[in-house]
Amino acid sequence: MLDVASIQSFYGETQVLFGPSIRIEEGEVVALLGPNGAGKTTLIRSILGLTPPRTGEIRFDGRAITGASTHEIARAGIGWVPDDRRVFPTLTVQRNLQIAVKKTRFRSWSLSDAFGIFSALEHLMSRDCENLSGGEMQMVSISRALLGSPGLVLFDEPSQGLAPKIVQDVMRTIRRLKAEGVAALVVEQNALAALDVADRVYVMDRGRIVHEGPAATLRDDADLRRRLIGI
Ligand SMILES: Nc1ncnc2c1ncn2[C@@H]1O[C@H](COP(=O)(O)OP(=O)(O)OP(=O)(O)O)[C@@H](O)[C@H]1O
Repeated sequence: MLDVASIQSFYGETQVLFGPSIRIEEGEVVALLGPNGAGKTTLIRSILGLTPPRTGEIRFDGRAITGASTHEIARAGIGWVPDDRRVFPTLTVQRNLQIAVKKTRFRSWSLSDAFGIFSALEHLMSRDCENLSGGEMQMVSISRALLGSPGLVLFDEPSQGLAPKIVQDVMRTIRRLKAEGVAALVVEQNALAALDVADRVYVMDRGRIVHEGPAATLRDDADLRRRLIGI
């Protein structure tokens, strides 16, 4: 479904990605781990066309999207849950969700489908987003990605700033989306939570992929875990 091949990305003249390659199959959940500054967010930004790679190729759903606009990439069926959630604070939940609705070739999501995933959402519809808690805002952010009818959602630090119980809810949601056929790339500092939910994992360091394999293997091998992700 997603095939990132040897991309090199820069901020100005500073190179941040040195040829990472990753693949995500249909309906697969993939964790992307690594220390601060490894380039995980930049990899997400490169896929979304926000920081387009200078070399290498990104293919999604059978076609090259390298160099396409962020708008076209979203239309192709890639959703995004940014680390700062990026909801419009002065708009209501309902309005934030309405403006996110898109049709793609993937399964279409309606508001009532989103209520099926987040039962509390229905009661928040008339609230302004600036009055929501972190967990509620994350619910809106994930629902907004779903209403764009994605085949793949890129989650950037979805557990950041959330209470442990809410983190579990978010991880359960990612698993639920997988059951609905939506693939996910999950960038996380909370490595154990991500390894629990993921099928496969990539570990990045200094702009390169340094490990790739089943998530359960890394989760259950304490030596490997300490060596690769320091926990
Ligand atoms: N807008 C920018 N301009 C210049 N350099 C940047 C910019 N954004 C990130 N960088 C640099 O690129 C490198 C990779 O950053 P990136 O945010 O992709 O890493 P990360 O793995 O997501 O880390 P974190 O978990 O801290 O977000 C870092 O050295 C960072 O300082």
